[in-house]
Amino acid sequence: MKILSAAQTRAADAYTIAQEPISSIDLMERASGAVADWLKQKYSPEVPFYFFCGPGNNGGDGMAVARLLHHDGYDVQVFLVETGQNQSADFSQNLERLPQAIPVTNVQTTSDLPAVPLKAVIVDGLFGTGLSRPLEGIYAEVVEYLNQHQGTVVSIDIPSGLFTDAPTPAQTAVIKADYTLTFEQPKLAFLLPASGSYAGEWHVLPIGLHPEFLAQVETPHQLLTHGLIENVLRPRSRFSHKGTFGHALLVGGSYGKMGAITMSAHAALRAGLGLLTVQVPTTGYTILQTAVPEAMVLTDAHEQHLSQFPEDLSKYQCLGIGPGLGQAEDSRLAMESLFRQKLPPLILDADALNLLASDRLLRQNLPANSILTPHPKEFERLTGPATDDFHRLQLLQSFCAEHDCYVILKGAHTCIGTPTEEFFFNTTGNPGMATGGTGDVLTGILTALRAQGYSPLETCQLGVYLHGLAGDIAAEVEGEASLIASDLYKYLGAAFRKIHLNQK
Ligand SMILES: NC(=O)C1=CN([C@@H]2O[C@H](COP(=O)(O)OP(=O)(O)OC[C@H]3O[C@@H](n4cnc5c(N)ncnc54)[C@H](OP(=O)(O)O)[C@@H]3O)[C@@H](O)[C@H]2O)[C@@H](O)CC1
Ligand SMILES: [K+]
Repeated sequence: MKILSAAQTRAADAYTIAQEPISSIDLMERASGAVADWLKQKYSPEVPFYFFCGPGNNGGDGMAVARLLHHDGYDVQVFLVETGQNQSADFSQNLERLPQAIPVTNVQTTSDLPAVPLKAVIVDGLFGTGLSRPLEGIYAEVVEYLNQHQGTVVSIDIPSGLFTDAPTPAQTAVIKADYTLTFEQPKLAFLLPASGSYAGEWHVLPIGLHPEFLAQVETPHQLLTHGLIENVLRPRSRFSHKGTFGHALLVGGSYGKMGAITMSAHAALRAGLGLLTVQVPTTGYTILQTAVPEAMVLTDAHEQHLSQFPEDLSKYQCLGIGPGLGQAEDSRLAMESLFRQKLPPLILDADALNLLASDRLLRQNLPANSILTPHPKEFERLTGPATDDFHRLQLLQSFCAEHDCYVILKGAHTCIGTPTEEFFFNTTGNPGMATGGTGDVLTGILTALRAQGYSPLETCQLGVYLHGLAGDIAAEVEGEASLIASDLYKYLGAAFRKIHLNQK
């Protein structure tokens, strides 16, 4: 699913109005109807609604929703926060359409604001995608007042004060919504760490924007949806054998960190790999052979950390390096000589990334099409600090372009950066996955998928989606707090099945 900028959203709106054709006020009615339907499904008429409306079309939506709920017997009140200056045409028309029975208050100062009962739902229709500068004066005061409400706050389209596709300056007033009901496409701000929490739980409500426009519009930002993933995952042929599904080599583990490489190995096998070899320091031999009997084990010359790679790498279809690796000087030198050889596709994680960050020569020699899986701190070590989330996306883009590689930047909405300047944001996963070892599991999954012949982009897309989906299934069974990394490969089969089931 494409993620549009504020300007593209306006263009989609205009295109739909001209080509469907539909009048602007009727399109607003359709959008407002979707919001009203969502609210009616969730709340009974006993719940009072307080609508706060700004001067533009977001305020127009707010009044239209208030009217629709009123007609269905809900107790609604409307508070207009605007100066009477730049009202949009559809705002004015919806103001005229408000039934007399709905109380309307003009808010000029904070003394006009109501005491909102705890059980009431506040609907935020102050500003939407037309926000052009940070909120100040009475608007900022109203937002701060509404943010003190202990009950539920629902934002229409986007929390007021939040910029759709640009950094929202710190310390400015932004609604902290419990729910955001956004039109047609999620907004980029919802997917980024600093701004995402303002939106709360967001839902995309389709409002019938013109499919032709949506098909043609070009955007670097996309959402990884179930539909996209269904087309990536290939069924396993009946006449296949273990050679069909690739032979991968995982390298990592060090004294005290054998668990990391063990979990990667389990995950690789659960991700459909044909054959797995794991290389560990000598101290890990018994651990690996016992914990993962399905894997073959090579031992390093060194007892406690990696100091060399196997000479012949030609039999492997993918090489995953990093889980539990440590940052010994021997390991760095081994990677330097490795990068001078002809290599199978690479997945780099954890300390492999830290070694890469500390060694410019290594970065320069990084083989094309490698997949890197940093969390934000590891990413910062590779690229230098980002001033905000949008700057981080720029750094991601330039790093991927410069090194011709794919970077999976881990987070609540993990973002895949590509050398073609496209970004894919993941939609699966949950806070239960913020626990040690989940990254090692991802590395195992990616290594297995790449070895099975998926392209680098397909590997990233399928890998992060499956990893998050396994986490979601695990959270349903185990609960978020009790979720541990090994649950992710325990439920990986269920995640595959969920995609396959939907394929039929
Ligand atoms: N796209 C779609 O598909 C559909 C969209 N719909 C709805 O339309 C919404 C977008 O509407 P919109 O463009 O009228 O923008 P909105 O945010 O309501 O207000 C803009 C006004 O506020 C003003 N203003 C801006 N910043 C300000 C500030 N800091 N402080 C004070 N004023 C400020 C600005 O004036 P100016 O920037 O010129 O000063 C302008 O007058 C969208 O979010 C959705 O809810 C649906 O109804 C139908 C389908
Ligand atoms: K809003």
